[in-house]
Amino acid sequence: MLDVSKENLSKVIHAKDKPYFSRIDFQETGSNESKKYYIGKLSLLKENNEPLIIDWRAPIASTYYDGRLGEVSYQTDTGTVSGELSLKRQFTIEEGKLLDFFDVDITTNDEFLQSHLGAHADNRLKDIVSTIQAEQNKIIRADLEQPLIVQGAAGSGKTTIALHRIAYLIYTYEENFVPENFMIIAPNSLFLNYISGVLPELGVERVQQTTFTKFCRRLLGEKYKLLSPEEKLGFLLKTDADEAERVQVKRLSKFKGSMQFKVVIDKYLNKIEKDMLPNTDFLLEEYLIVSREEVKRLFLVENGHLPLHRRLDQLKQNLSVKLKNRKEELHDQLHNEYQPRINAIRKRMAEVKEEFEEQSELMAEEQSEEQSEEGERVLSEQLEKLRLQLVALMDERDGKLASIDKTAKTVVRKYLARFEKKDALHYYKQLLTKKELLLSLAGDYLSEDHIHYILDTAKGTAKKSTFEIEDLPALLYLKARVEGFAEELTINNVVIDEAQDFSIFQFFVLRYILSTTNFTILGDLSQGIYSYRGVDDWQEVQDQVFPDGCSYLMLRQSYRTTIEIMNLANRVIEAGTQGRAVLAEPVVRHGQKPTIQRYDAEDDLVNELAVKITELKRENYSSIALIVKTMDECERIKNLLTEQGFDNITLLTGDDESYAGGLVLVPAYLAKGLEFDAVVVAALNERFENNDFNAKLLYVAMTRAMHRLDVYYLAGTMPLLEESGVI
Ligand SMILES: Nc1ncnc2c1ncn2[C@@H]1O[C@H](COP(=O)(O)OP(=O)(O)OP(=O)(O)O)[C@@H](O)[C@H]1O
Repeated sequence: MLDVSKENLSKVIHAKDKPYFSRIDFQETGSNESKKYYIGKLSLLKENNEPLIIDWRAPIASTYYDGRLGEVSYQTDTGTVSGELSLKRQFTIEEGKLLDFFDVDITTNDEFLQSHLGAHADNRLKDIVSTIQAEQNKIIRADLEQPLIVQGAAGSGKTTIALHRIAYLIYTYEENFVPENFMIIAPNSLFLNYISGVLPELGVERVQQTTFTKFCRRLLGEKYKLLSPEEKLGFLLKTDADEAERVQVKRLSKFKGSMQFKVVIDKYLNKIEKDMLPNTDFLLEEYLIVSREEVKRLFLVENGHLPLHRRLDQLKQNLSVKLKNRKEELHDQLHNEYQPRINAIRKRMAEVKEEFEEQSELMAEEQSEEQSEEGERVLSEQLEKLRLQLVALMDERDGKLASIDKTAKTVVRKYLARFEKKDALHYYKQLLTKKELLLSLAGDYLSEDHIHYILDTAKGTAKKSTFEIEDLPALLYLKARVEGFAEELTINNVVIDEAQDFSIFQFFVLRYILSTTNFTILGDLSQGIYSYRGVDDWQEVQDQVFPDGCSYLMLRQSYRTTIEIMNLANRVIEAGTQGRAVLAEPVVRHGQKPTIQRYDAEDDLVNELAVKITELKRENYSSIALIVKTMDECERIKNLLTEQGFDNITLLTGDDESYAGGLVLVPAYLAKGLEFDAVVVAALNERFENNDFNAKLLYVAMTRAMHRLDVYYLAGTMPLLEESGVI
């Protein structure tokens, strides 16, 4: 209790500077009194237990986010409550001082939202409890009966909402979930750091936050190396990469993330389990304990739900129990077999003695001493012979019993040793390196050409236990089905951000190993720069991963960027995807028009770039990003700018845990999910071709900007903008 009180006290102290952000006046239908409710980040009761401040996650607070003034309703545990909302007032409070307030009228609450969006970005995402919009509120409070997929435009608040949803679920279902059971999966450590402040700010600690590769490392152990996914992306993005190879790489990446590959692994597992079975009965010496048919049934059917290695443990128990019972039977059987013969000898001994005694009595007087001595000698000889027979018989029996006991001690172990027990990694390596095996299992889905490509590349990778991210779903699935995991997985609620980069098999395997459908999946197909491995269509995820039902919601409104920037980005994605992309609708916030500058000489471009950066710094933007296509290009520009006197540019690589704001240089694929006050996109060497892939990449880069966007390119590097008519 003391701990809980301490935690509560520290939360209250933290909230003191800004205890609430809005007030609603609500009169429940049937009541004649309108009540005032102050809404804040945490609830506070008066001494008489009347609420002083209610938590933003409380059921009634939903009317603040959802409802216009007038007739409204909200859901509680026990049903729907309706009533009249007569006031929605928003407060700006800083450090305990009321700075301003707005009353939200019937039409809009944009003014308050505007003042929040206009603020400058630091290097961390923030909470938005006071300005959550109705369409976002719907996602945050979506019920848990079905998994939820959210397709949301760039800047629509997906990441922010994901975090608010976790806070909401923990508050609302506190009896079902503890924070430790939640897991957020995000693309990289930099991103995790970027979002790490929001949950504590919302009063939630201890939620697991990881990336898919880290989660795999935790479950699969250290026995493999992983190639950086950026290396492959880098190859695919390279202007001068071999086109035939590019096609192969894409085709195989897609295949490894598909449910077809899962079917291949299932077939493989069937083969593995059948091959594991020995072709012999389980015997104890010459006695049958369990027939091979029964062993097969135990292994494949009765324990079929367990991972193979656990089935062996279970089979060991099954066989041991059967062995113990059979051993007892055999003991009884041998006793029963020998006992009549033993009894017969014993009886014969007694008879011999009796006969001798009778005769001795009859002839007692007639016999001489010599004769009677002779009689006794014959008797003891006879008895000794019988005793020896008896001992031999008992020894024979005991020998057999001892031999059975001795053999029984090792027979289970020896039998189980006939099952070939290999780990998941071994099996996966075999699959990628053995031609016959791969052909027999995947021949229906892959051409011989593709199979040869896999075998060729596996020589330098899989054979040496080096894999790529596309291999992880299969490895995880094999591990789950072959070995099982060392730790018990207690995660029962999963939030996946930037989910457009996930493959179907990846979603499937998470669902499979965690045995839950409590998934909130958020992504934007227009930002699918890893689309060679990621999903193309959310419907596939609904159909193949959650066939029992899945909710799907869309967010079109974008809050990050100005209208001017969003319009330009929309034209890029529209042109590159031939109009297939769902366009973002910016909230009404104007800013400076983005510029696009073309240069014929590299020197001129770099000089102007330097001027632009200096200007942005002077305008006091706290976060400025220079975004380019590849890591090579980053390094090149860094050198050129260093020559211009910029020696404090931070180059972001995938491994960064954090960055301190200021000026950063980053390849577009790593900037995904982040945001900056000002973005400068530059292209010196790497061309943005006029295709879907490049359009997505440029779209990601452009939509990172909150207030300013400028594009600098060298003649010839922007077919995407020039050929598609964007400029
Ligand atoms: N209701 C809101 N009120 C105030 N700010 C908001 C609101 N919704 C989103 N934002 C702001 O919009 C920006 C974008 O949000 P976020 O990064 O969560 O979007 P996203 O959909 O994940 O973007 P992307 O897919 O481009 O990475 C953030 O600065 C966030 O604070």
